[in-house]
Amino acid sequence: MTDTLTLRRPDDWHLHLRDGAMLQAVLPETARHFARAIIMPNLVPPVVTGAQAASYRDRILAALPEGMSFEPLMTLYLTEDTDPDDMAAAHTSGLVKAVKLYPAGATTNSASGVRDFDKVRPVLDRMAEIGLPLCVHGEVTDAEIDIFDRETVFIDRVLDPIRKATPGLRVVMEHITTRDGVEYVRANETDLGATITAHHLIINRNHILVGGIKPHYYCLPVAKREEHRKALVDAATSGDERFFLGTDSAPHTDANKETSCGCAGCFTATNTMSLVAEVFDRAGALDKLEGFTSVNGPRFYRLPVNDQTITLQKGDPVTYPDKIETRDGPVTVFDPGFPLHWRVV
Ligand SMILES: NC(=O)N[C@@H](CC(=O)O)C(=O)O
Ligand SMILES: [Zn+2]
Ligand SMILES: [Zn+2]
Repeated sequence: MTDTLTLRRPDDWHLHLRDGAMLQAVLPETARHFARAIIMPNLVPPVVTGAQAASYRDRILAALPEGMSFEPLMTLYLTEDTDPDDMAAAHTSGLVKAVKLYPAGATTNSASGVRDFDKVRPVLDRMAEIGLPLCVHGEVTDAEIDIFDRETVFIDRVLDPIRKATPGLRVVMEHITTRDGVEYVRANETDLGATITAHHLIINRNHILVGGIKPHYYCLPVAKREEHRKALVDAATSGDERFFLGTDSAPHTDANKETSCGCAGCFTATNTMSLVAEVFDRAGALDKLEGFTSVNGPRFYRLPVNDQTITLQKGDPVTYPDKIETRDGPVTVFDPGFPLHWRVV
């Protein structure tokens, strides 16, 4: 039985660090294990311009504790007013690694996102030309579409038409939650990848709703049926290079989660590697873990893999805090509901 695993240091290809007090509190949780992360730009106001991305990057680096190393990979928040030249310049300078598409109203802080996809056509064409990836929150927002169908409908109505109209556009479907998402990625040989979160490998919709409503399992896209969770585990553990880890660790204070209209987001930064290792171990796929956490992502983003390594050891159940404290209030750490045995040493 393997009980020690050495992996290239992992990266997180979808992370929310927020700003201010929250940034200060959550950044070490990620930097402890991860070398780099794609930093989501859904601040209020959002990170739209190259100058805003540069200043956010500076704030992140200023919040990094002494002795920790971490590279934030910055993204721009796509709006109908995004300037293609400013975007291209931010890419050429090496500052920005991706642009994030939020359909307006789809998720936390997405009000400035895109309503009319034709309006962003020149930006998308330019991205295809310069090889700048588009990260997509793939859910339609139409009131008449059931929330559990919003990802699948988005693929047919929005994503596939955009990809057909923009040859060469490199797309990451963020935090996929359905078999349909997995199948769409598998059916496309080039220019398409997907991130999968730790929590969507673990919970299905029952976790949110059975035995009382569990606000800390509520995130967007919302967890689906068990058959979809299984399809995600199958994709993540298959060794297919198009799937990689993006935690979507999305901190909200307990006060903002445990209320009559709670925010969407699971906070997993603290225990991600233990969560994911447990899932891969249960699937008999520990040999595929490094690809998922440390190799497939850099390959898609055309960045070098990390030279450093981390070591995981299997043993007695891992202990981690229930909550982390922030100056804005406590943030609950994702609880998988079962013991985790792999610790990062
Ligand atoms: N995933 C979430 O439920 N929430 C994210 C936004 C997002 O990634 O959609 C957040 O910023 O809180
Ligand atoms: Zn999202
Ligand atoms: Zn997210």
